Formats: sequence, structure tokens, C-alpha cells
Amino acid sequence: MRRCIELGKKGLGSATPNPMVGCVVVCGDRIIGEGFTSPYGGPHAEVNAIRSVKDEQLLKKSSLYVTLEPCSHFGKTPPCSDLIIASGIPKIFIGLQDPHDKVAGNGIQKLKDAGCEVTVGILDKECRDHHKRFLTYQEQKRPYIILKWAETQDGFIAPTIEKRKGNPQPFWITNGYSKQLVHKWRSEEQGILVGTQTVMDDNPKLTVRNWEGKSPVRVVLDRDLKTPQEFHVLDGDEQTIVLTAVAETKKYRDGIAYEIIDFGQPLAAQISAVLYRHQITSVIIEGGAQTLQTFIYENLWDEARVFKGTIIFGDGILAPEISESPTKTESILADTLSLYYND
Ligand SMILES: NC(=O)C1=CN([C@@H]2O[C@H](COP(=O)(O)OP(=O)(O)OC[C@H]3O[C@@H](n4cnc5c(N)ncnc54)[C@H](OP(=O)(O)O)[C@@H]3O)[C@@H](O)[C@H]2O)C=CC1
Ligand SMILES: Nc1c(N[C@@H]2O[C@H](COP(=O)(O)O)[C@@H](O)[C@H]2O)[nH]c(=O)[nH]c1=O
Ligand SMILES: [Zn+2]
Repeated sequence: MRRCIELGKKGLGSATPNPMVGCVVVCGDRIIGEGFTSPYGGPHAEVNAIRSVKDEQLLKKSSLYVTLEPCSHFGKTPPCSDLIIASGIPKIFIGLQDPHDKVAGNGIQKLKDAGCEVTVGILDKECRDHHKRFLTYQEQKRPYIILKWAETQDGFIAPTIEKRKGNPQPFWITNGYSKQLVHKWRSEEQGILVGTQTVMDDNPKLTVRNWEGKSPVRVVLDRDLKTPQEFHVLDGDEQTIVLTAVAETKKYRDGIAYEIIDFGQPLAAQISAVLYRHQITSVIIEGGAQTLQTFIYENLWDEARVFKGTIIFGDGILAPEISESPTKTESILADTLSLYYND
């Protein structure tokens, strides 16, 4: 199962909104087939693992290990449980039952009804952690939420307006390696969200540039639609959702999705609901302080990844505050990265 989890990670950022499942076929003490979920719409892990077995005769005396219950329904592909049954594999070891409405035990039942010996709950905790995005989306009907920011030694995320000289670009706190890591993180999530003031002050691109992979869907708050037309987030280069209070569609730009939210009501829950509707299973929230703090107040976050750089601002916008202690702290050259989990 550990190997299944390792394989499943290869689908991070590409399988979604499908879960990034990993699967191996074992005959005796040898792995004879391996697979992981193909990019969305393609074959599932079990199909790839079974197809990778060279000698099909061995399947009848093999076991199949898979991180999540095999599907039992026709989605973009036929049910994996049917393929497993047809392949004649007699023993199936499953990490977790799939909470998806259309599966939820039906895949396990189908396998048992066909005479397979099925064991569920192998490395349950590790599989839950591996499938955290998918499980949060299915069970809580919201994306997996990662908060991320960079603060100075003295706890600021932005300098004073005077220090910026009205120049809309990010004011950098962290080093190049930390920046590259952030681009890797962006490639792993389906959405990236920033607040209105961040767009106005930074004119951010919010794309994956220093890493391989797909850029996430950009999501920006813009109550009054004040973002200048020439700003990067409106360039249409990446899928973008603007969360606004403006209902006049003539103010909307082609190629951008607009969603109305009520800025007088708690925002984090509304934003989560919009992202859920757009099938965004995970989001990284890159600031600013007010936006991050909103998710902290509403207790709608799963992880926080906080960089501390070496510079000092003396004044400016204070970083958000989290009451938990970090689970892990590591150095990225002179920057410190602290990881928090909202358990
Ligand atoms: N170091 C870092 O990691 C980062 C630093 N930054 C810096 O942070 C600064 C911006 O931070 P900050 O001023 O906190 O702004 P935000 O980017 O969080 O945007 C806040 C604005 O969004 C709108 N808004 C309304 N209601 C809410 C709500 N409940 N939650 C969030 N936003 C709401 C408001 O605009 P309106 O009144 O128009 O509705 C509000 O002024 C920038 O200078 C940027 O450079 C930004 C990101 C990361
Ligand atoms: N200043 C700062 C960060 N700023 C974040 O990065 C965004 C810019 O993204 P892009 O335009 O794609 O490069 C910016 O708007 C803000 O959300 N991030 C960090 O890791 N370290 C930093 O010191
Ligand atoms: Zn399947």
C-alpha cells in the first residue's frame, strides 16, 4: 500500500477532480503491475495497473492493492470493479472506502458479490492523508484549503504604501528557492485565491512559472470591479473567476467567469461554496492579510504554510495570526517555513 501511495502522488495536480489513486498488482512476492490515475478523463489507476501486467495468466493468482475503493459506476470511464472482476484477480486490498455518492461501498459490494476476497482499511490513516483533497471535497462539500503567506522577521506581510511608491508589483520577502517551492505548490492545487488589495498593490500573475505543471484557476475578490483592465489577472491567459457584488453583466469581460457573492455576509463559506460548484477540489490562498484572516476567523482552512524571511519592514500590514503551533518547521536557506494543520 505504501507503494500505491507513492504511485498515486504522480497524479497530484493532474488527476483532479478525480482522486489521485495508486494501485499495484502483486503475484507471490513480486509486483507485476503498477498504475496511477491518468489526467482527468483518462483511465483510472486500477485500469493502468492491470493493463501494465505483461503475463495476463498471472492475474488469476494475484492480489490487487489500491488506495481507494474501485469505482462501480460509469463516469468518464467504465467501472474499475468490473475490470477487476473480469481480470480474475481473487484478492483485493483497499485503503479506504470511497465517500463519493455514486460509489460509497458499491464497488466493494460488487467485488464481494463476484466472489473476490476484499480487505478494507489498509494503511487507513496514510491513505486518508494522501486523499485529503478528494475526501474534503466529497465529505465537506468544499475544497481543501491551504493558506500561504510570507512575513518579515518583524511579522509584516507588506510594507507601508509610501515604501511601495505606487508601483504595482509584489514586494518580495522570501528567497528564490522559497519562490520556486511556491510555484511547485501552485502546480499541485486546482485554485489560487487572492484578495482585492493584493491585486491592486501587486498586479500578480498567480501562474506556475518556476516549475512544471498546469497553472491553477485564478480566483480574485473584486467587490466593485475596480481591477484595471490591463492587469494580469484579467488577461484571460488562465481560467479566472472574479468574485464580485456587481450584477451588471455589461461590466464583465469575455473569457472571465463572474460569481456574485454577498460581501455583507461571512465570505469564506460563500467562496468555498462557489469553488465547490466549479469542481475546484483544492485552493491555495496567497493573501493578503484580510483575506487569509477571514478564512482563519471562519475556521475554514486545512493547512497553513508560512515563510519567515530575513528582512525587516518596521511598519506595514501585519501578518495573519494562527493560534495553533506549527507541526513542522524547516529552513530554506535563510528563510524559515512553518507548516500548520487545522486538525
Ligand atoms: N507577503 C505575502 O505573502 C503577501 C503579501 N501581500 C500584500 O498584502 C497587501 C494586501 O493585504 P490586505 O490589505 O490585507 O488585502 P487583501 O488582499 O486581503 O484584500 C482585502 C480587500 O478585499 C475586500 N474584502 C472585503 N471583505 C473582505 C473580507 N471579508 N475578506 C477579505 N477581503 C475582503 C476589501 O476590498 P473592497 O473594500 O474593495 O471590497 C478589502 O479591502 C498587499 O500590499 C500585498 O502586497 C499579499 C499577499 C501575500
Ligand atoms: N511577497 C511575497 C509573496 N507574495 C505573493 O505572491 C504573489 C505574486 O505572484 P506572481 O505575480 O505570480 O509572482 C503576490 O501577489 C502575493 O500573493 N509570496 C512569497 O512567497 N514571498 C513573498 O515575499
Ligand atoms: Zn475507477
